[in-house]
Amino acid sequence: MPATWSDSVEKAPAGGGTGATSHASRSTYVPPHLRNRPPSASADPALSAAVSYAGTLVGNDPHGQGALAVGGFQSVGPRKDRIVGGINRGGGGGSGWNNRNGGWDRGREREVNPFQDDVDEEPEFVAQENTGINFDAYEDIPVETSGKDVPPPVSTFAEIDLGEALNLNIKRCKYVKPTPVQRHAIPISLTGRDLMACAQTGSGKTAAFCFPIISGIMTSGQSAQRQQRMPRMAFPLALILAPTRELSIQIHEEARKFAYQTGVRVVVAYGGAPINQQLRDLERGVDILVATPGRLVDLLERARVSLQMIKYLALDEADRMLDMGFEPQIRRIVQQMDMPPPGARQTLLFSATFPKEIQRLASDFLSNYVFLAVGRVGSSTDLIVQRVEYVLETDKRSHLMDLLHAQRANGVQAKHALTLVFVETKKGADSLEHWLCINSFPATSIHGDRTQQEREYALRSFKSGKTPILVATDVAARGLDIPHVAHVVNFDLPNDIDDYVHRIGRTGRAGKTGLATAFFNDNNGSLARPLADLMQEANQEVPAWLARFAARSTFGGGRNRRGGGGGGRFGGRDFRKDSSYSRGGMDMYGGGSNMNNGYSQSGGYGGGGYGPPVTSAWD
Ligand SMILES: Nc1ncnc2c1ncn2[C@@H]1O[C@H](COP(=O)(O)OP(=O)(O)OP(=O)(O)O)[C@@H](O)[C@H]1O
Repeated sequence: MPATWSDSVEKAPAGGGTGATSHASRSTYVPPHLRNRPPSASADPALSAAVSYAGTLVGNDPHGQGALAVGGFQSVGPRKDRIVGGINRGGGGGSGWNNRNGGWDRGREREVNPFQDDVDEEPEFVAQENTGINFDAYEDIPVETSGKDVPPPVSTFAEIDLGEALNLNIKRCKYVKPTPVQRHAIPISLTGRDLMACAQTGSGKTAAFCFPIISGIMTSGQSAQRQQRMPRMAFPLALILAPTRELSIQIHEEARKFAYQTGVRVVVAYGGAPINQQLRDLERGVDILVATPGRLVDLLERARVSLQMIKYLALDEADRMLDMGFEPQIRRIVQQMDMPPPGARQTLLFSATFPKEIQRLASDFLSNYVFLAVGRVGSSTDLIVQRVEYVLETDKRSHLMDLLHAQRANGVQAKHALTLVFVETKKGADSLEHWLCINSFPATSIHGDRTQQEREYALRSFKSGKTPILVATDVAARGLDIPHVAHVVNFDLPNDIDDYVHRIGRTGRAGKTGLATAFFNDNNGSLARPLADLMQEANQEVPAWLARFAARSTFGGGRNRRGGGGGGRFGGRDFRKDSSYSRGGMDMYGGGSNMNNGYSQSGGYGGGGYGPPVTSAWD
């Protein structure tokens, strides 16, 4: 028996098997993909590149053209990543849709090992190096919980009874300790409570909702092997909804790892991909269905999925799922089909941002829920160095070119320092991608006008470092966990500050640092105030010119869901605490409020003041 969880993580078996017994020779065996690894995550070139670039900027570089190193490109023509003749030969691991088979090898009816650590070849970026995460500052992160009888947090995975098979997978993921959101959210969810959870980008929310669901299904003994009620209709026990196809694919991949050899079957269904393969996967049995709303509605209308057995409903990026674009579809799925009502199912809502009006809307889907905020609602992590530069529309391309040349000059391997460039429109994405390619910067793009196959190929090409620049619309803004993204450039700023928070959150994940550069000009006036506030809160240097813009635009319009200036900063906390909700002094949600971990010393959310800066959990 290992003495501690960390000891046992070190000793976790490389291959599959929940009941794997340790063999004498095992302790000395190093699986192929772990051989020749750099000694620690601090040696990560992406991290040092971002820091070195940021350092240059902090040193008062007026033009913001420091030296983030990404160099080493070869010149390629445009559209290098396009799929010739519609056949995707892969690139950067995996190939097309045929690979996404619910984690089962059809021919031999055996579960495919999602960790890929039982094959004798070196995959690219198979495992992320989680061991380098700095957990030391965890105790300082401000945490607020509210609601009735909130279960206490845990400090270690060992304190929670998730089941042996899941514990083994956590070890194989190299998760040594729970992140703050996991420490709080997992025990709350395990008691069956509904939860609205808000925690910063890259802080481990996926596992926070997946672990209790998988564990709950394992202990209920109701996995997919249960008898089919109707031959061609699937009856999942859990439904996880996500706003984009790529995010649902990613959640499926993560959930498959967590559920490996637990007997819990995870299936994904998303639009733009052939439905027949997805139907076949569903027919083979499904416990957890990960889906995008549009494809799910299609499956429900075809009577190929029934929601009547749903015990768990999780909405990732919940505020996005409930905003105007998705709300009708979500209401249809959750309230107008055969899903059990709140109280009869457990509902888990997660996001890094949660505007109050969306919280209000979300409460329709919840019953006696706990509100959890780890860090301030909608804040960005201070692991991300944020820079804003004033750039006229007409100068944006040359300014981007300057940044990229400066990065290249530093000569760090491109595949370890990826650059993600956000633009406003699909046309703009195509055109910038083309321009970068003809200027010898291998780039690809992801947006809604590309086919799903092209989108997935572009993402793989980017992840593998083959095309180390990805030009994207907001389709890539939320949830995507791409290792080695060192730099996010907001070539066009979004109109909404929450979108900015999610975009820059593609870097600075899981304890690593990152850099975000924004091109600001007069067209972005309405964002000046929330942007300056956000940067100040994250201990970033706010340029004097931006502060002046912010002062001028305090009462300006803009489409900021958080609302304009003054008072209740960022719509920050549990909306149930608003006087309009708990009218007449009645405690409508029947709960107390707990502020843990030094929160009360850190200035608090309310009252319009910022208080002293909050310490990041990831420092
Ligand atoms: N306990 C842990 N220890 C180490 N790494 C972890 C732990 N939990 C999660 N991670 C890693 O942290 C990274 C970020 O996790 P995840 O994608 O779930 O973040 P998130 O909070 O959902 O971010 P976003 O708001 O952008 O969706 C992932 O690579 C994940 O594997």
